[in-house]
Amino acid sequence: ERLLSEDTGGLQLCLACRNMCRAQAARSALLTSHPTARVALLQMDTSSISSVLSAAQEVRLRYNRLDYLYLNAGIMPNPQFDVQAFFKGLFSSKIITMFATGEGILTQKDSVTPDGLQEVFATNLFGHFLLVRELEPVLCQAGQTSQLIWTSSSNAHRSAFDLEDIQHQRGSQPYSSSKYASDLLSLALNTHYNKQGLYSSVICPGFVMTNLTYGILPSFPAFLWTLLMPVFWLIRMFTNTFTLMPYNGAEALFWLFKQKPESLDPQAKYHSLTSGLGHTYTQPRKMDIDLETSQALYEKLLQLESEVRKKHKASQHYRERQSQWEH
Ligand SMILES: NC(=O)C1=CN([C@@H]2O[C@H](COP(=O)(O)OP(=O)(O)OC[C@H]3O[C@@H](n4cnc5c(N)ncnc54)[C@H](OP(=O)(O)O)[C@@H]3O)[C@@H](O)[C@H]2O)C=CC1
Ligand SMILES: CC(C)CCC[C@@H](C)[C@H]1CC[C@H]2C3=C(CC[C@]12C)[C@@]1(C)CCC(=O)[C@@H](C)[C@@H]1CC3
Repeated sequence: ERLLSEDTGGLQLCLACRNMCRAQAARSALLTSHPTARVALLQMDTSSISSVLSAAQEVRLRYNRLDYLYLNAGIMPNPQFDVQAFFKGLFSSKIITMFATGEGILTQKDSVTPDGLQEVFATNLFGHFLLVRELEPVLCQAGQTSQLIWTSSSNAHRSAFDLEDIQHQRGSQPYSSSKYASDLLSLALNTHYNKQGLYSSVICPGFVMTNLTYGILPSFPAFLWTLLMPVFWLIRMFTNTFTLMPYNGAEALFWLFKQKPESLDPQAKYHSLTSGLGHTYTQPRKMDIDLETSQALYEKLLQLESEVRKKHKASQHYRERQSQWEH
Protein backbone atom coordinates (compact mmCIF):
# COMPACT_ATOMS: atom_id res chain seq x y z
CA GLU A 1 0.00 0.00 0.00
CA ARG A 2 2.77 2.44 0.98
CA LEU A 3 4.88 1.61 -2.06
CA LEU A 4 1.94 2.20 -4.38
CA SER A 5 1.18 5.53 -2.71
CA GLU A 6 4.60 6.82 -3.82
CA ASP A 7 4.62 5.09 -7.19
CA THR A 8 5.02 7.20 -10.29
CA GLY A 9 3.95 4.39 -12.59
CA GLY A 10 6.88 2.01 -12.91
CA LEU A 11 6.18 -0.28 -10.00
CA GLN A 12 5.21 -3.92 -10.55
CA LEU A 13 4.24 -5.77 -7.38
CA CYS A 14 4.03 -9.53 -6.98
CA LEU A 15 2.40 -10.80 -3.78
CA ALA A 16 3.62 -14.30 -2.93
CA CYS A 17 1.12 -15.81 -0.49
CA ARG A 18 0.16 -19.25 0.80
CA ASN A 19 -3.58 -18.56 0.88
CA MET A 20 -4.94 -17.44 -2.51
CA CYS A 21 -8.29 -16.23 -1.11
CA ARG A 22 -6.49 -13.84 1.21
CA ALA A 23 -4.12 -12.90 -1.60
CA GLN A 24 -7.08 -12.02 -3.88
CA ALA A 25 -8.60 -9.93 -1.09
CA ALA A 26 -5.30 -8.07 -0.58
CA ARG A 27 -4.99 -7.47 -4.33
CA SER A 28 -8.58 -6.17 -4.57
CA ALA A 29 -7.98 -3.80 -1.64
CA LEU A 30 -4.85 -2.43 -3.33
CA LEU A 31 -6.67 -2.00 -6.65
CA THR A 32 -9.53 -0.17 -4.94
CA SER A 33 -7.17 2.55 -3.75
CA HIS A 34 -4.82 2.35 -6.77
CA PRO A 35 -6.93 1.26 -9.80
CA THR A 36 -4.07 1.39 -12.32
CA ALA A 37 -1.56 -0.49 -10.14
CA ARG A 38 0.13 -3.61 -11.49
CA VAL A 39 -0.30 -6.27 -8.81
CA ALA A 40 0.31 -9.93 -9.61
CA LEU A 41 -0.22 -12.94 -7.35
CA LEU A 42 1.79 -16.07 -6.80
CA GLN A 43 1.07 -19.09 -4.61
CA MET A 44 3.89 -19.88 -2.19
CA ASP A 45 4.11 -21.54 1.20
CA THR A 46 7.51 -20.73 2.73
CA SER A 47 7.28 -23.75 5.05
CA SER A 48 7.19 -26.17 2.09
CA ILE A 49 10.28 -27.00 0.01
CA SER A 50 8.30 -28.04 -3.10
CA SER A 51 6.11 -24.92 -2.90
CA VAL A 52 9.14 -22.61 -2.69
CA LEU A 53 10.90 -24.39 -5.57
CA SER A 54 7.88 -24.21 -7.89
CA ALA A 55 7.08 -20.60 -6.95
CA ALA A 56 10.69 -19.60 -7.66
CA GLN A 57 10.52 -21.34 -11.04
CA GLU A 58 7.36 -19.36 -11.84
CA VAL A 59 9.07 -16.07 -10.84
CA ARG A 60 12.02 -16.83 -13.14
CA LEU A 61 9.57 -17.46 -15.98
CA ARG A 62 7.58 -14.28 -15.35
CA TYR A 63 10.35 -11.74 -14.61
CA ASN A 64 13.79 -10.98 -16.03
CA ARG A 65 14.80 -8.99 -12.99
CA LEU A 66 13.76 -8.44 -9.35
CA ASP A 67 14.77 -5.16 -7.71
CA TYR A 68 13.37 -5.82 -4.23
CA LEU A 69 12.47 -8.99 -2.39
CA TYR A 70 10.57 -8.49 0.87
CA LEU A 71 10.98 -11.56 3.10
CA ASN A 72 8.10 -10.95 5.49
CA ALA A 73 6.24 -14.23 6.08
CA GLY A 74 6.44 -15.18 9.74
CA ILE A 75 4.67 -17.24 12.38
CA MET A 76 4.68 -17.49 16.16
CA PRO A 77 2.61 -20.67 16.71
CA ASN A 78 1.02 -21.68 20.03
CA PRO A 79 2.40 -18.75 21.98
CA GLN A 80 2.45 -19.15 25.76
CA PHE A 81 2.20 -15.86 27.64
CA ASP A 82 3.87 -16.08 31.06
CA VAL A 83 1.54 -13.94 33.21
CA GLN A 84 3.71 -14.31 36.31
CA ALA A 85 6.87 -13.15 34.49
CA PHE A 86 4.85 -10.29 32.97
CA PHE A 87 3.75 -8.96 36.39
CA LYS A 88 7.26 -9.48 37.80
CA GLY A 89 8.62 -7.50 34.82
CA LEU A 90 6.09 -4.71 35.42
CA PHE A 91 7.72 -3.98 38.78
CA SER A 92 11.35 -4.39 37.71
CA SER A 93 13.95 -2.20 36.02
CA LYS A 94 13.47 -4.32 32.84
CA ILE A 95 9.94 -3.05 32.24
CA ILE A 96 10.81 -0.99 29.14
CA THR A 97 12.87 -3.82 27.59
CA MET A 98 10.00 -6.22 28.28
CA PHE A 99 7.51 -4.04 26.40
CA ALA A 100 9.98 -3.34 23.57
CA THR A 101 11.09 -6.92 22.95
CA GLY A 102 8.67 -9.25 24.73
CA GLU A 103 11.79 -10.77 26.33
CA GLY A 104 11.16 -13.26 29.12
CA ILE A 105 7.37 -13.44 28.79
CA LEU A 106 6.81 -15.50 25.62
CA THR A 107 7.53 -19.09 24.63
CA GLN A 108 6.10 -21.17 21.76
CA LYS A 109 5.33 -24.81 20.94
CA ASP A 110 6.79 -25.74 17.57
CA SER A 111 5.92 -28.66 15.25
CA VAL A 112 7.54 -30.54 12.36
CA THR A 113 6.64 -29.95 8.68
CA PRO A 114 6.02 -32.80 6.18
CA ASP A 115 9.60 -32.08 4.93
CA GLY A 116 10.89 -32.97 8.40
CA LEU A 117 11.92 -29.42 9.36
CA GLN A 118 10.93 -27.43 12.45
CA GLU A 119 7.96 -25.34 11.33
CA VAL A 120 9.05 -21.94 12.68
CA PHE A 121 12.56 -22.34 11.26
CA ALA A 122 11.18 -23.51 7.89
CA THR A 123 8.60 -20.72 7.62
CA ASN A 124 10.51 -17.76 9.03
CA LEU A 125 14.01 -18.55 7.76
CA PHE A 126 14.78 -21.57 5.63
CA GLY A 127 11.99 -21.15 3.03
CA HIS A 128 13.17 -17.58 2.46
CA PHE A 129 16.80 -18.70 2.21
CA LEU A 130 15.92 -21.32 -0.40
CA LEU A 131 13.90 -18.72 -2.30
CA VAL A 132 16.84 -16.30 -2.40
CA ARG A 133 19.13 -19.09 -3.62
CA GLU A 134 16.62 -20.06 -6.33
CA LEU A 135 16.12 -16.46 -7.44
CA GLU A 136 19.86 -15.73 -7.79
CA PRO A 137 19.59 -15.34 -11.61
CA VAL A 138 16.92 -12.60 -11.37
CA LEU A 139 18.42 -10.91 -8.29
CA CYS A 140 22.04 -10.78 -9.41
CA GLN A 141 22.08 -8.94 -12.72
CA ALA A 142 25.17 -7.26 -14.15
CA GLY A 143 25.15 -3.48 -13.69
CA GLN A 144 22.09 -3.52 -11.35
CA THR A 145 21.64 -3.63 -7.61
CA SER A 146 18.86 -5.54 -5.82
CA GLN A 147 17.72 -5.55 -2.20
CA LEU A 148 16.58 -8.30 0.15
CA ILE A 149 14.56 -6.88 3.04
CA TRP A 150 13.92 -9.25 5.97
CA THR A 151 11.22 -8.61 8.55
CA SER A 152 13.09 -9.53 11.71
CA SER A 153 12.16 -8.52 15.25
CA SER A 154 13.53 -6.92 18.41
CA ASN A 155 12.56 -10.28 19.94
CA ALA A 156 15.66 -11.78 18.20
CA HIS A 157 18.07 -12.81 20.95
CA ARG A 158 21.52 -14.39 20.86
CA SER A 159 20.58 -16.42 23.97
CA ALA A 160 17.72 -18.14 22.10
CA PHE A 161 19.98 -19.24 19.22
CA ASP A 162 22.33 -22.21 19.19
CA LEU A 163 24.63 -22.99 16.24
CA GLU A 164 24.41 -26.67 17.21
CA ASP A 165 20.61 -26.55 17.00
CA ILE A 166 19.83 -24.04 14.25
CA GLN A 167 16.24 -25.32 13.87
CA HIS A 168 15.64 -24.87 17.61
CA GLN A 169 14.44 -28.46 18.13
CA ARG A 170 15.34 -28.42 21.79
CA GLY A 171 14.30 -24.98 23.11
CA SER A 172 11.04 -23.15 23.77
CA GLN A 173 11.78 -19.91 21.86
CA PRO A 174 11.77 -20.94 18.17
CA TYR A 175 10.47 -17.49 17.13
CA SER A 176 13.31 -15.59 18.77
CA SER A 177 15.82 -18.12 17.43
CA SER A 178 14.51 -17.83 13.85
CA LYS A 179 14.64 -14.02 13.98
CA TYR A 180 18.18 -14.03 15.37
CA ALA A 181 19.12 -16.46 12.60
CA SER A 182 17.67 -14.07 9.99
CA ASP A 183 19.85 -11.25 11.40
CA LEU A 184 22.92 -13.49 11.05
CA LEU A 185 21.92 -14.72 7.61
CA SER A 186 21.39 -11.21 6.29
CA LEU A 187 24.98 -10.35 7.28
CA ALA A 188 26.30 -13.52 5.62
CA LEU A 189 24.34 -12.82 2.43
CA ASN A 190 25.96 -9.38 2.25
CA THR A 191 29.39 -10.99 2.59
CA HIS A 192 28.68 -13.45 -0.23
CA TYR A 193 26.52 -11.45 -2.64
CA ASN A 194 27.46 -7.74 -2.46
CA LYS A 195 30.00 -8.18 -5.25
CA GLN A 196 27.15 -9.45 -7.45
CA GLY A 197 25.04 -6.36 -6.67
CA LEU A 198 22.74 -8.06 -4.13
CA TYR A 199 22.33 -6.36 -0.73
CA SER A 200 20.44 -7.56 2.35
CA SER A 201 18.93 -5.64 5.29
CA VAL A 202 16.78 -6.43 8.31
CA ILE A 203 14.03 -4.40 9.90
CA CYS A 204 11.87 -4.58 13.02
CA PRO A 205 8.34 -3.20 12.58
CA GLY A 206 7.93 -2.64 16.34
CA PHE A 207 4.90 -3.96 18.24
CA VAL A 208 2.05 -3.96 15.69
CA MET A 209 -1.55 -5.11 16.15
CA THR A 210 -1.85 -7.94 13.62
CA ASN A 211 -3.09 -11.54 13.51
CA LEU A 212 0.27 -12.58 14.98
CA THR A 213 -0.20 -10.43 18.09
CA TYR A 214 -3.92 -11.29 18.47
CA GLY A 215 -2.78 -14.94 18.65
CA ILE A 216 -0.69 -14.23 21.76
CA LEU A 217 -3.77 -13.90 23.97
CA PRO A 218 -6.28 -16.11 22.08
CA SER A 219 -8.89 -15.84 24.81
CA PHE A 220 -8.87 -12.05 24.35
CA PRO A 221 -11.53 -11.04 21.80
CA ALA A 222 -10.38 -8.48 19.19
CA PHE A 223 -12.47 -5.70 20.73
CA LEU A 224 -10.53 -6.03 24.02
CA TRP A 225 -7.32 -5.29 22.14
CA THR A 226 -9.06 -2.18 20.77
CA LEU A 227 -10.12 -1.21 24.31
CA LEU A 228 -6.47 -1.52 25.37
CA MET A 229 -5.35 1.01 22.76
CA PRO A 230 -5.33 3.96 25.22
CA VAL A 231 -3.04 1.89 27.49
CA PHE A 232 -0.75 1.20 24.53
CA TRP A 233 -0.69 4.90 23.57
CA LEU A 234 0.35 5.63 27.15
CA ILE A 235 3.13 2.99 27.00
CA ARG A 236 4.27 4.65 23.76
CA MET A 237 5.27 7.69 25.86
CA PHE A 238 8.02 5.47 27.35
CA THR A 239 8.97 3.24 24.42
CA ASN A 240 8.84 4.31 20.79
CA THR A 241 8.63 0.65 19.68
CA PHE A 242 4.80 0.62 20.02
CA THR A 243 4.10 1.44 16.38
CA LEU A 244 0.72 -0.35 16.75
CA MET A 245 -0.71 0.29 13.25
CA PRO A 246 0.53 -1.73 10.24
CA TYR A 247 1.04 1.57 8.36
CA ASN A 248 3.57 2.67 11.03
CA GLY A 249 5.13 -0.78 11.28
CA ALA A 250 5.86 -0.66 7.53
CA GLU A 251 7.88 2.57 7.92
CA ALA A 252 11.33 0.90 7.83
CA LEU A 253 10.27 -1.38 4.93
CA PHE A 254 9.27 1.71 2.98
CA TRP A 255 12.30 3.76 4.04
CA LEU A 256 14.69 1.02 2.83
CA PHE A 257 12.97 1.01 -0.56
CA LYS A 258 14.17 4.60 -1.05
CA GLN A 259 17.78 4.08 0.08
CA LYS A 260 20.86 3.32 -2.00
CA PRO A 261 21.69 -0.23 -0.81
CA GLU A 262 25.44 0.50 -0.83
CA SER A 263 24.87 3.19 1.84
CA LEU A 264 23.25 0.78 4.34
CA ASP A 265 24.97 -0.78 7.36
CA PRO A 266 24.93 -4.63 7.12
CA GLN A 267 25.30 -4.89 10.91
CA ALA A 268 22.33 -2.60 11.67
CA LYS A 269 18.67 -3.44 12.15
CA TYR A 270 16.38 -0.72 10.83
CA HIS A 271 13.56 -0.09 13.34
CA SER A 272 10.16 1.42 12.62
CA LEU A 273 9.49 3.68 15.60
CA THR A 274 6.60 5.92 16.67
CA SER A 275 7.08 8.71 19.20
CA GLY A 276 4.66 9.52 22.04
CA LEU A 277 3.18 12.25 19.85
CA GLY A 278 2.57 9.80 16.99
CA HIS A 279 5.49 10.74 14.71
CA THR A 280 6.79 7.67 12.84
CA TYR A 281 10.40 7.33 11.67
CA THR A 282 13.19 4.81 10.93
CA GLN A 283 16.26 4.37 13.10
CA PRO A 284 19.23 1.98 12.63
CA ARG A 285 20.45 0.11 15.72
CA LYS A 286 23.57 -2.11 15.86
CA MET A 287 22.73 -5.82 16.06
CA ASP A 288 24.31 -8.24 18.55
CA ILE A 289 25.84 -10.39 15.75
CA ASP A 290 29.33 -11.29 14.53
CA LEU A 291 30.80 -12.29 11.18
CA GLU A 292 32.15 -15.62 12.38
CA THR A 293 28.77 -16.92 13.64
CA SER A 294 27.00 -15.59 10.55
CA GLN A 295 29.43 -17.47 8.31
CA ALA A 296 29.04 -20.67 10.36
CA LEU A 297 25.23 -20.44 10.07
CA TYR A 298 25.50 -19.80 6.32
CA GLU A 299 27.55 -22.97 5.86
CA LYS A 300 25.04 -25.01 7.88
CA LEU A 301 22.18 -23.65 5.77
CA LEU A 302 24.03 -24.55 2.55
CA GLN A 303 24.53 -28.07 3.90
CA LEU A 304 20.84 -28.38 4.81
CA GLU A 305 19.88 -26.97 1.41
CA SER A 306 21.83 -29.67 -0.38
CA GLU A 307 20.23 -32.36 1.82
CA VAL A 308 16.65 -31.16 1.25
CA ARG A 309 17.25 -30.82 -2.49
CA LYS A 310 18.47 -34.43 -2.65
CA LYS A 311 15.44 -35.64 -0.65
CA HIS A 312 13.10 -33.57 -2.83
CA LYS A 313 14.58 -34.99 -6.06
CA ALA A 314 14.31 -38.53 -4.72
CA SER A 315 10.64 -38.13 -3.73
CA GLN A 316 9.87 -36.47 -7.09
CA HIS A 317 11.50 -39.41 -8.88
CA TYR A 318 9.51 -41.84 -6.71
CA ARG A 319 6.22 -40.06 -7.50
CA GLU A 320 6.98 -40.11 -11.24
CA ARG A 321 7.75 -43.85 -11.14
CA GLN A 322 4.58 -44.48 -9.15
CA SER A 323 2.38 -42.61 -11.64
CA GLN A 324 4.05 -44.41 -14.61
CA TRP A 325 3.38 -47.72 -12.87
CA GLU A 326 -0.28 -46.79 -12.23
CA HIS A 327 -0.76 -45.91 -15.92
N1 LIG B 1 3.17 -7.88 14.75
C1 LIG B 1 4.28 -7.58 15.40
O1 LIG B 1 4.25 -6.94 16.48
C2 LIG B 1 5.60 -7.98 14.85
C3 LIG B 1 5.71 -8.75 13.68
N2 LIG B 1 6.95 -9.08 13.20
C4 LIG B 1 7.10 -9.85 11.98
O2 LIG B 1 6.36 -9.24 10.94
C5 LIG B 1 6.07 -10.21 9.93
C6 LIG B 1 4.63 -10.08 9.55
O3 LIG B 1 3.84 -10.49 10.66
P1 LIG B 1 2.47 -9.80 11.09
O4 LIG B 1 1.96 -8.97 9.97
O5 LIG B 1 2.67 -9.19 12.41
O6 LIG B 1 1.60 -11.09 11.35
P2 LIG B 1 0.42 -11.74 10.48
O7 LIG B 1 0.18 -13.06 11.09
O8 LIG B 1 -0.68 -10.78 10.36
O9 LIG B 1 1.09 -11.88 9.05
C7 LIG B 1 1.98 -12.89 8.74
C8 LIG B 1 1.94 -13.09 7.26
O10 LIG B 1 2.84 -14.15 6.91
C9 LIG B 1 2.14 -15.06 6.09
N3 LIG B 1 2.64 -16.41 6.28
C10 LIG B 1 2.71 -17.11 7.42
N4 LIG B 1 3.18 -18.34 7.18
C11 LIG B 1 3.39 -18.43 5.85
C12 LIG B 1 3.86 -19.45 4.99
N5 LIG B 1 4.20 -20.65 5.45
N6 LIG B 1 3.97 -19.18 3.68
C13 LIG B 1 3.61 -17.98 3.18
N7 LIG B 1 3.16 -16.97 3.95
C14 LIG B 1 3.03 -17.20 5.26
C15 LIG B 1 0.69 -14.97 6.56
O11 LIG B 1 -0.16 -15.50 5.57
P3 LIG B 1 -1.71 -15.87 5.88
O12 LIG B 1 -2.45 -14.62 5.58
O13 LIG B 1 -1.98 -16.98 4.94
O14 LIG B 1 -1.78 -16.25 7.32
C16 LIG B 1 0.56 -13.48 6.77
O15 LIG B 1 0.31 -12.83 5.56
C17 LIG B 1 6.44 -11.57 10.53
O16 LIG B 1 7.67 -11.98 10.02
C18 LIG B 1 6.55 -11.26 12.02
O17 LIG B 1 7.43 -12.14 12.67
C19 LIG B 1 8.09 -8.65 13.81
C20 LIG B 1 8.03 -7.90 14.94
C21 LIG B 1 6.78 -7.51 15.56
C1 LIG C 1 -2.89 -7.43 28.48
C2 LIG C 1 -1.85 -6.51 28.96
C3 LIG C 1 -2.38 -5.24 29.54
C4 LIG C 1 -0.86 -6.17 27.91
C5 LIG C 1 -0.16 -7.39 27.38
C6 LIG C 1 0.94 -6.95 26.54
C7 LIG C 1 1.72 -8.06 25.83
C8 LIG C 1 0.78 -9.10 25.26
C9 LIG C 1 2.57 -7.37 24.80
C10 LIG C 1 3.55 -6.39 25.46
C11 LIG C 1 4.76 -6.30 24.55
C12 LIG C 1 4.34 -7.06 23.32
C13 LIG C 1 5.32 -7.50 22.31
C14 LIG C 1 5.08 -8.61 21.50
C15 LIG C 1 3.86 -9.44 21.74
C16 LIG C 1 2.83 -8.85 22.69
C17 LIG C 1 3.49 -8.21 23.89
C18 LIG C 1 4.26 -9.24 24.67
C19 LIG C 1 6.07 -9.08 20.49
C20 LIG C 1 6.87 -10.18 21.16
C21 LIG C 1 5.37 -9.64 19.24
C22 LIG C 1 6.33 -10.18 18.23
C23 LIG C 1 7.60 -9.46 18.10
O1 LIG C 1 8.32 -9.77 17.13
C24 LIG C 1 8.08 -8.48 19.11
C25 LIG C 1 8.88 -7.36 18.51
C26 LIG C 1 6.97 -7.95 20.00
C27 LIG C 1 7.54 -7.19 21.19
C28 LIG C 1 6.48 -6.60 22.08
